[in-house]
Amino acid sequence: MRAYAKVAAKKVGVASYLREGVYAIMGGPNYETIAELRLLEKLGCDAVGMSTVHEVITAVHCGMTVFAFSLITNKCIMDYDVEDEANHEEVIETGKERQDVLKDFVSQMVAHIGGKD
Ligand SMILES: O=P(O)(O)O[C@H]1O[C@H](CO)[C@@H](O)[C@H]1O
Ligand code: HPA
Repeated sequence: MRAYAKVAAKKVGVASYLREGVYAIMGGPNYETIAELRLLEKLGCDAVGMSTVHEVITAVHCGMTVFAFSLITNKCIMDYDVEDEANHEEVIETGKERQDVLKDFVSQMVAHIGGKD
């Protein structure tokens, strides 16, 4: 499915944004502190979220085959001198901006899984 995701991304015009990497989970509900982000970077993490890992663990426990992907909605601010910080509004806004292309991407993946492409 990871290989097909690259094909699907090309079909919906987002191949240039597609990245594979290490996804870390933090408990939330707050966004990470700068110290936490710096630690995650040192550990080799590329992205961080709060829910996907729990969902994948539960799905695998239930015997499901899982393909997980994330829309990266915000940059992690890792500099104490920068005033900016991750915020929920930015995450929602990016999600809205990308919802149509995400729908197309998921449709491509579902069609592939269902053998209809
Ligand atoms: O980034 P993922 O793992 O989807 O999860 C997180 O995204 C939201 C934070 O903006 C939280 O509600 C949490 O579900
Ligand atoms: N950290 C954790 N979870 C998230 C973030 C973030 O910066 N953005 C969206 N979900």
